[in-house]
Amino acid sequence: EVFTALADLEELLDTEKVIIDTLKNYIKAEEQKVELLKRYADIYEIQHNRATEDVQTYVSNPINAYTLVKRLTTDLTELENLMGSQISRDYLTNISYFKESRLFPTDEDLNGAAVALTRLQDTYRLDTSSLARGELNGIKYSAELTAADCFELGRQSYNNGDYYHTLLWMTEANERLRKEANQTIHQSDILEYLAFSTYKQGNIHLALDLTNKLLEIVPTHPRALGNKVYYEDELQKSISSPKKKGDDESEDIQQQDEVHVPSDPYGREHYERLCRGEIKMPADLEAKLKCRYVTNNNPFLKIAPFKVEEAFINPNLYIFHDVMGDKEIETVKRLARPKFQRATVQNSVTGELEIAHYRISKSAWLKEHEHQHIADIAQRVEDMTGLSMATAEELQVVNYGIGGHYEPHFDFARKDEKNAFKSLGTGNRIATVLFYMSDVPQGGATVFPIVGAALWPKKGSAAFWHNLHPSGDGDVLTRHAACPVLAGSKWVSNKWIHEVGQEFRRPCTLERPPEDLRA
Ligand SMILES: O=C(O)CCC(=O)C(=O)O
Ligand SMILES: [Fe+2]
Repeated sequence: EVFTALADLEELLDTEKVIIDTLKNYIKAEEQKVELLKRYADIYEIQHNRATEDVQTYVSNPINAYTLVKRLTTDLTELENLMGSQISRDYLTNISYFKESRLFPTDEDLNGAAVALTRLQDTYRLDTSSLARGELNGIKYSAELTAADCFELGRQSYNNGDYYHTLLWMTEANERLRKEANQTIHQSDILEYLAFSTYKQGNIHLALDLTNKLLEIVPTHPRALGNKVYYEDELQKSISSPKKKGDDESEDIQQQDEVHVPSDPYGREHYERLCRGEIKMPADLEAKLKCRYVTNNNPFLKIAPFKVEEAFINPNLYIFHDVMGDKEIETVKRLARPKFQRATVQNSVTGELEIAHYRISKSAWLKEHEHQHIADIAQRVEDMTGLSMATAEELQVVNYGIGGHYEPHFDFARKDEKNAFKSLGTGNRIATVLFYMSDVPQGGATVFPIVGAALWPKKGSAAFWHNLHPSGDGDVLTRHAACPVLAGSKWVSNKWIHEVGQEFRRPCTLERPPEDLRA
């Protein structure tokens, strides 16, 4: 579960430091052992050479006779003990202590991190070679990947049955390997994955070529020999009964890339374009948007009114600027860290909270009595929105790690959903206030795919919208998502405000919106 939040990755670096020290100490101990063995060998050799100069004289000397025998008895036993000593044992124990701790990554984490990287690759259309050079959208952030690193990404994709990414990363591994002075992986390993995933993607010809190349390097490779026969057979069959056009999966994939599919607002393509910032707001709408100072008739706000920006109309999305201070942000982060759990979502059938791949982040809940800052934030939300906090949920704090995201969803519970709010007696989630507690260098927008709106995180600001129509029906246009974080760490906290208690502040109406706008 380490990969879901950057906060945990920071702690992992501390663990890694201890492991590096352990490794260095172990190497030192092994070096001392080898030094000692060298000294023994030298002494043996000197004595031995002296003896062989004049064997007769040497052995006839009783002292020499004694030392020769001693060298081959007690000295040798000591030597044997030294050679066989398990210096590594203590150091290994030290390492396994860390491996057993809660905060040590597992193979599952490695898989999660690899999947996150391929998700980013797709969402932000990142080219494999640039990624391998440590670049994100032309900006170099990290060290380059070795051929072995790329190979591992390919292998993880392969294990997930994702042959498309296997091909991308194995091809990159092969490219990188050609330039490596100290090769980090065997080409035959790469070729094996490359050949098989090429076959899986429907290109038997190329799969056969790659297998032949593998057999040039390792002529007795058992799997390659078997596959070669199999591919040749398949090709033979396809010659005698040619496939219909369109059967070839690799062709399909290429076609998808070329044909421009108009965006379906519910589709993946549209969502990803919004995340990439490719969908601009219509100019006539942009012209209508205003910025205001808001006092909400609150005497305190006359002195320091809120700076509110309209970010979208229908649904009305607002951005409040500078509504959470750096000190408050630090408090919220500090209190949340030890409570972080992998974020959950409510199963709409059972009503149970569960972990889902479409929401990857860590979250924690903070109560007002935990710190004055948390109480202040709740009061501020009341002042900002004019809504009562009496039935609001606690402050939810969320940290998104590598590729962390939350796919399109509604914050309110739909009519057909089994929901926990009913038993709370607080009504549905009438409105959301989402505080951005960090800047995000790349990615991480909050997007509303149905209407094509995108809000970009800015530290200290907050987004606000109503989830329900005044009639109490859910507003389908508020469907929104947190795009995957491409660079940086994204911290948000949110306050979900409920219906009960708002009767006089946001009176409900009998008038209902058209059927297709309610949920
Ligand atoms: O993090 C974001 O940008 C949105 C989060 C969100 O929609 C949620 O937590 O319900
Ligand atoms: Fe949400």
